This record gives sequence, C-alpha cells and structure tokens, in this order.
Amino acid sequence: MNALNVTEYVQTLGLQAKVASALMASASAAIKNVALRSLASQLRAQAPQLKEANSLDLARARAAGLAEPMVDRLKLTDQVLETCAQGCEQLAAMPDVIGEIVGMNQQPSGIRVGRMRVPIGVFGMIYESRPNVTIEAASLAIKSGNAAILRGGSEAIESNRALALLVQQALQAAGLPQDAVQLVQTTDREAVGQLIAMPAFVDVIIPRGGKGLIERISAGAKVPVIKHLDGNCHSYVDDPCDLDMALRVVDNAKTQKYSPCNASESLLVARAVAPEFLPRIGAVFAKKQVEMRVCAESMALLAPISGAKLVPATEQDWAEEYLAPVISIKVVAGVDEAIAHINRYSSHHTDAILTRDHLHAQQFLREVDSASVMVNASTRFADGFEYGLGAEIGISTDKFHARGPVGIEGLTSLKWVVLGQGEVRG
Ligand SMILES: NC(=O)C1=CN([C@@H]2O[C@H](COP(=O)(O)OP(=O)(O)OC[C@H]3O[C@@H](n4cnc5c(N)ncnc54)[C@H](OP(=O)(O)O)[C@@H]3O)[C@@H](O)[C@H]2O)C=CC1
Ligand SMILES: N[C@@H](CCC(=O)OP(=O)(O)O)C(=O)O
Repeated sequence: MNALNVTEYVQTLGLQAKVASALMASASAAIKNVALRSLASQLRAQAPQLKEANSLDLARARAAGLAEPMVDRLKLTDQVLETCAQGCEQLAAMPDVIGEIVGMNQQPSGIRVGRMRVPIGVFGMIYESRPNVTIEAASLAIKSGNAAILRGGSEAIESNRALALLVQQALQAAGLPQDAVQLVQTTDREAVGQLIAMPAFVDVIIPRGGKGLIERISAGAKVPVIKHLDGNCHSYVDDPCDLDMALRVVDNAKTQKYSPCNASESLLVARAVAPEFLPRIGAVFAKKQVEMRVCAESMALLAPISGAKLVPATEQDWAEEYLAPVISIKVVAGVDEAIAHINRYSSHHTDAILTRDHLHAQQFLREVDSASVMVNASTRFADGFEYGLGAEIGISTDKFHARGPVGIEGLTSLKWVVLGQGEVRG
C-alpha cells in the first residue's frame, strides 16, 4: 500500500465505523450479549487456528530478537484464550448501562432533568503487540454500543487478523454490523497518522504505548485523546511495616511479570526499616537475576548479598520504566520524602505504600497524584478485570474523562435528558 492508498483505506474504515456506530448505539442488550457469547464460544472452538496464526508472529518476533518479556506478552496460549472467552461471557452477564437514566430530579419549573448514559460513537485504539487486547477492546466496544477501529502492534498482526475475523463473525451471527469492530490490516504507521486525524469519523483516540507513540499522537491528533501511557510505578516500604508482607508484595509487584505497565519499576524504603528489609528483598532479586540500580545508602546494605547485580543509580533511573528484570532502589527518610519523590518521578499511573501506620496510609492516598494509589497491595492489581470492570481498554494516565483502568463507563458519556409536560420558560 502506498501513502495515498493508506489514507483512502483508513478513511474507508472510518466511514464504515461511523455507519456501524449508529446501529450499535441502538442495539438491544440481548443482541449485544448474543454477539459476546458467540465470540466466547468461537475463541474456544477456533483455539488451534488462533494459535497457528500466533505461531507465525512468535517465530518472526524471535527471529528479530524481541526481548523475552515482550515475546511473552505476544503469546496466545490456551490459558490466554480461555481468559478472553471468560471475559466476553462476564461482560455479557453484566447489566447494560446504555440508555440508563440517572439523577432524574424535578425542577421548580416543573421539568424533570436527568442524565442518560450513551456510547461515545467511534473510538480508534493504537496498542502494543498483545493480541488479547484485541478481544478486550472488541468486547468492550460491543457491550458499550460503540464502534472501534483497532490498530494493534505490528509484531501481532497475524494473531490480530485471526482474532478480528472471529469478532466480525460473531457480530454478523448476532445480526450486528461487522464493521462495528475493524482491524487496521496494514502495519504501515501512516495508518496511525490518518486514524488520529479524522474528526468526521472518529470521536476519540486511545493510544496505549510509550513515549514515541505519544509524541506522534501529540503532534498529529485532531480528535480528543485518552492517553494510556507508560507506568513508572513505585512501591514504598514505610516505617512501621509488616516486612514479611512487604517482601511478598514487592516481589510480586516487580517479578510476577516484567512487561506490564503496572509492574513496579522503583522501590523506596524508609531509612528505619532499610537495614532489615533491603538485604531480604535484595536476596530475592538476586536469586531472580533482577538488576538493582541503587542509591549509595542502598548499595552499602545490598553489597554483601552474593550474586546481586548492583549498579549505582543515575538521575535517569528514578524516571525510568524498564519493563525488564531491572528495578531502581532508594532509601528515603520517611513518608513525606517518599511522596515527594513519587510525585516528581512517577508517570502518575499506579503507586503503592506498604505500611502499618493508618495516618501514613491516608496521607499517601490523598497526596500521591496518580491514577491508582494503593495501600498494602501489589501495583500489579491495577487492571480492569481485577477492579471488577469485566475487561479493560487500558489504564488511563490522563485526568479527564477516564482515569486508571477504563471499562464500559469510560467508553460512554452522559447526556442531559429533560422531560416536560408542555412547560415554558418564564
Ligand atoms: N497505560 C496502559 O494501559 C498501558 C501502557 N503501556 C505502555 O506501552 C509501552 C510498552 O509497549 P510498546 O510496545 O513498547 O509500546 P510502543 O509505544 O512502542 O507501541 C505501542 C503501539 O504504538 C505504535 N507506535 C509506537 N510509536 C509509534 C509512532 N511513532 N507512530 C505510530 N505508531 C506508533 C506501535 O506500532 P508498531 O507496532 O508499528 O511499533 C504499537 O502499535 C510501555 O511504556 C507501557 O507502559 C502498555 C500497555 C498498557
Ligand atoms: N492491565 C494489564 C496490563 C496491561 C499491560 O501493561 O500490558 P503490556 O504493557 O502489554 O504488558 C494487566 O495487568 O494484565
């Protein structure tokens, strides 16, 4: 496809999505749920074909030397497909919020005023090479009565093509327009440039990705954007703290998976507990070959651990999202310094305090300026499914419209409805 063809191609997707969005907005809850259940059963029935398509992506990624955590997120295993299928079924079982009217109140004039939840229309989404996101985004689009144009990462193109075909078949089987969910079939990045510049067809753009993507979006977007950006997430071990609990939680937050945006990239430790806690967590990281980028005080406490990969931290490390077996570690005076450090260096995605002090916990919740703030829990919980949303579009690092894990409500807006009986304004 040349540049002109890409432009025309994406515009066609936009036009088709716009037409489909009107039909989706008026579709009944029952029909949308039929589509979701049909998609779930097809994900199970077609698992061998989906894994075959996925194996093409995996072979290409490995040949290109993609890092192991990134290969891991590209995989469509039986377990990943089953989780996707269950997610569709859970969404189907959830109440339909479209058309729901809230806050209806009678005014002195006699009119009754409330707000109705409606789909946004068409959303365009650009996301990483994680094929299960295609199903999460498609199923949320269906349930919320929107149309979606999906542009997944290029390493996942074969998997995404196979998944998008199933989604369109499920839509058709339910009598819904198949263009309600369309995949951008080219990996040419020109398509992204076009997708973000079509206000006539696309109501909102949802980018999930790192700094390169956001630069492109900031430079070219002509429609509103809900940013889902990098996660430089912190775990802060306070004084006083249950250090056995902190050990479990920090280990999970860093090492359960290295690629997700909600993995902790930075560990802060209160000075009073550092001599006891740092050697213990350092031994865990050493065993798992996690490189530690450390402040001078941490270095002195961690140096005796055999096999520890220790590197003096630079200023850049405090702001870094590694997405790899690497963590930055800093000793701080206490909760005030921890909060100040987090507000300076965090990407405002998810940050956690591990503490026994109720007032410190309350202070952390109030003062840390991030989309999710947690007490005594792993940052890895920042996830739509874990928050009870059924599925997630991603984790918004914006403050407006939607913040943190975005589910059905984030894909809707509230319009005013006014019910009268012939009242006129005096
Ligand atoms: N907040 C959230 O919900 C999430 C955030 N992330 C963040 O994403 C990043 C990791 O994923 P990674 O794959 O490296 O992210 P990238 O930003 O490299 O890629 C994400 C998507 O954006 C596209 N893209 C990237 N740069 C450009 C550009 N200049 N022009 C057009 N398209 C572009 C990619 O396309 P192509 O395939 O062509 O490279 C891909 O589809 C991390 O920072 C992570 O925290 C990830 C998941 C969820
Ligand atoms: N909310 C998701 C994280 C999604 C995410 O960050 O994905 P990725 O960056 O592709 O590994 C989860 O915890 O599963």
